[in-house]
Amino acid sequence: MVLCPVIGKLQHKHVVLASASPRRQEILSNAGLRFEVVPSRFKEKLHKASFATPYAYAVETAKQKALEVAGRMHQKDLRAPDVVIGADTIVAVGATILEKPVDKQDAYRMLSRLNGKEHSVFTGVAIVHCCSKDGRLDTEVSEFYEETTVTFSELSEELLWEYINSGEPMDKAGGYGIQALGGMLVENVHGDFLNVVGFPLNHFCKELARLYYPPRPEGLRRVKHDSIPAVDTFENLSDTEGGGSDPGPSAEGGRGGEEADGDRSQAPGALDAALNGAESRPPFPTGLLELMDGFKASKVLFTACKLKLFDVLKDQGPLKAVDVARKLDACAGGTEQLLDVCVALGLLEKTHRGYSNTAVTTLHLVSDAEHSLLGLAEYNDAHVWGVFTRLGLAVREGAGQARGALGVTEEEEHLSQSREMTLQFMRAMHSLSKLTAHHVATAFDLSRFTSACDLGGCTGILARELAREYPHLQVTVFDLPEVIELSGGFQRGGRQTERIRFVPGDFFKDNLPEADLYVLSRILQDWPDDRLHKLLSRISSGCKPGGGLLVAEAAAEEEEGASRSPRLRTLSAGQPRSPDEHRRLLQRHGFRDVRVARAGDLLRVVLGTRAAP
Ligand SMILES: Cc1cn([C@@H]2O[C@H](COP(=O)(O)OP(=O)(O)OP(=O)(O)O)[C@@H](O)[C@H]2O)c(=O)[nH]c1=O
Repeated sequence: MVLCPVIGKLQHKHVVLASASPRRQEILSNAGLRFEVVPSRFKEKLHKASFATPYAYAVETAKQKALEVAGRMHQKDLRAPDVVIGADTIVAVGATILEKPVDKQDAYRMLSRLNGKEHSVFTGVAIVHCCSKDGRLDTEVSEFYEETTVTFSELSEELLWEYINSGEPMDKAGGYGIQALGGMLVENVHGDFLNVVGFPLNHFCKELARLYYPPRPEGLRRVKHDSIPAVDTFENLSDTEGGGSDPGPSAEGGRGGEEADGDRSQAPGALDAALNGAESRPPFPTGLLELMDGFKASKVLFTACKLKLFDVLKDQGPLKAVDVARKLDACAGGTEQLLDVCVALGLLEKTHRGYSNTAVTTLHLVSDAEHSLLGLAEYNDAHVWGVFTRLGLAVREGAGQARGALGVTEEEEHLSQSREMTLQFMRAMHSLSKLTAHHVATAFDLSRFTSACDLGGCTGILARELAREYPHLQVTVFDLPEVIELSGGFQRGGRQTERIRFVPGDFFKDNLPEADLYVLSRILQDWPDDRLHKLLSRISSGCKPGGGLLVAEAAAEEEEGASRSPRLRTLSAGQPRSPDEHRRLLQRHGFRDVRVARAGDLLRVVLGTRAAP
């Protein structure tokens, strides 16, 4: 019996579990999944400090494990499996990540840290859909994580050593196995138990449901009450409900169908209900109403950022509304309203002690946070907001040379040359690149290259990540003189900096610095076709045979899960390209062996090798 119908969707696919963990194998086969086991050879060696959170590390490791197996199987017989599943379980005590102990002393150190306290267990999971076409491997990665909190009892030294000497801790994250003897150490578990054991089965089924069952239009959503109602997202998943044939994985988020209308056309009282007019009542348009208010939510966020509200609360919170108003030098009533709206938007928490930042706000909306997105908020508020106010006019009248509906006006062109505007743009790019650079730098193994040139590399965030990942790589950041001049203010030193140099120039006019690998990250989409081909042909002529071109661009929406931002961006830039369009683009400019991979949630990365002319 297959309880989760979506597991049945994988029945006729070649599924590979890229894991040696016997626990994962057991959990998945108990769930009725048929799969081959090919343990991954990916070494768990990612640089932990470069991840903003422990779970980001687990997710990336899971992804690399699965991609390694997909790549190896494809290389071996030029056929990849349909789906490869990778997972990584870690134990986190605050920001410290514990993996499997290397010896007994290490196990002792780990268990002592967990003793009498609460910790989190994260499992990152990657589901890689593979496709081999003309000898090339294409992959689409969906990834997620699950957190469970576990509390250990106060344990004596003697008991810890007895447990260690049982041998159980050695192949387990954090040095314990909750499913066996280790269960005796545990006082409390909050969350999915199987997630601690090594695989979050429930979340996995929901993720498959999201991938394989795209939401149907609002009006068509109905719940079949004879399907399995135990888990919310599973409710509308029977095959007949899905409309017959296998829709295949969909990147659209899909939680639809759970509301209370029911399938009245099949229910005994259907005719009565129809006569009463209940059937003609449309479903409540919650999503649409939220969309209508979307601009207000953005403006609240921008305003709070501009007022430095999150900085004040970070340093001095929790604070009452009057105290926040005093610190911001603002009106008490207005401040309280803003604070309450921020609470409703999930940006703040409110307790009897006052208002404080939420975890995501602390990570991303505080000025000095490593992964602060304040620069992006500032740029969107100061520039993009204004551009979008004339969308109607731009659609009616066209936008000159621009590829998107919203071209740049002369006034904006002029303004964009101002120092303040350049700085604002750089701050936005800087904060966005911090989120994406690691994914771009590690989407492919670039260790064969000894020099790289990041064209339009702005403040050098990607350059720094490349230098950190590849200890033998020299990296040049090439950008306009005014950008290079201002980039100094963004540098923070660090061991890699001596391998990075900044060179001013215009990639449409000046000689490109020599390099084995050229990098274009989020550049191509901003240019109309003629400019783009000019740039690519300049790179192609500068690139020696065997050299590489790495392009990172926004992935098209249909590959994008729930994110709408690339599609919205088409209004001010151009359409995101498909993997095939990217491949053809690079081939047209003399690059061969073009490979495509996803780099995190936002970007797709393409790597081509310059063929001999
Ligand atoms: C906390 C806890 C962990 N584990 C096991 O810890 C390993 C984690 O290591 P991993 O690196 O994620 O996996 P692996 O075993 O090295 O396999 P692989 O996927 O090939 O890397 C996995 O085994 C899990 O079950 C338990 O069995 N019980 C528990 O309570």
